[in-house]
Amino acid sequence: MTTEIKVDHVSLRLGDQNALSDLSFQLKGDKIYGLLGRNGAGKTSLLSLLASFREPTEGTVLINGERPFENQRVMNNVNFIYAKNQNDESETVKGMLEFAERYRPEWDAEYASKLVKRFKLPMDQKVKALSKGKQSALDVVIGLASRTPVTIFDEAYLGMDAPARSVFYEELIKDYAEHPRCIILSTHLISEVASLLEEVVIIDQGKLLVHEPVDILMAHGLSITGPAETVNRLTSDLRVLKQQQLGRTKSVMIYGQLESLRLSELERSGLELGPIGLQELFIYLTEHEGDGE
Ligand SMILES: Nc1ncnc2c1ncn2[C@@H]1O[C@H](COP(=O)(O)OP(=O)(O)OP(=O)(O)O)[C@@H](O)[C@H]1O
Repeated sequence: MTTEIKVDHVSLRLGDQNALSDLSFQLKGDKIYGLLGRNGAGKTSLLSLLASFREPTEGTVLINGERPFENQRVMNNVNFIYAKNQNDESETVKGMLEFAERYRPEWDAEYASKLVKRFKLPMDQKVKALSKGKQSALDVVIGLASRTPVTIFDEAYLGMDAPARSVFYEELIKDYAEHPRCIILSTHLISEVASLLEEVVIIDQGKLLVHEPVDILMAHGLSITGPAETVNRLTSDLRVLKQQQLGRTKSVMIYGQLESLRLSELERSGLELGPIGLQELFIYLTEHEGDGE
């Protein structure tokens, strides 16, 4: 069964903060989703609702039609991998893998051993004695080998160095192709994961900002460079995310759906058009007045 996640008018109050405010979107089908947002945007708060850790203050979260909170059936199908303090974890790597095997029905022991070798994890070492990067790698091994229908990685691979993260991305895409499931990656390393993502949800200050397939989102971003007067004349009615001027040359980043006629007009006018990377788009879309002051 493919997964359907429905977040319907969800708000979450934590202490005196509105961590999430009237958030609504649906994730339909087994895909690799990216959940993006600035620090404090509400990503972990949202994921904690999907993972049954909390209940929304208002609204409903449904995973395949069921509310996750205190629901064992849903909890068995959701694996929330997040960076946690494991300094007191006296279990060994082997023990942690055996534990995961007992509780995850889709566990693939052979795949887990292969991953343990790829990440060079010492099986008999206590988790608390592992480096931060190796602790993260162990989390990633458990997340991948569990093959849980909904697998959430919330910055779980943050402690891993660049070569280890690259092994993670490689394994994730390969294993997902062979065993499609709903994978949610919440990360600040946007450039690194951009090519893995099929759909992106961006939240900003607890509210939904964007929910689009990556190709559509990217097609909406365009950089336009040329003589300042021409750029000004032809972009005055467009949503400009960012502009820069050097002498008489101006460069603007715009966001929106442009008709092909409009695009050819821009090209005919001698302006240089180019794509905007996902990370840049994210930065401009989530920029607020006063940022960087
Ligand atoms: N236990 C808590 N009590 C009170 N407020 C909280 C609690 N946990 C989170 N918050 C607040 O809720 C908001 C959302 O936090 P959250 O951790 O979900 O953001 P995030 O997008 O995951 O951020 P980051 O990228 O920095 O990890 C923030 O304003 C945060 O201060």
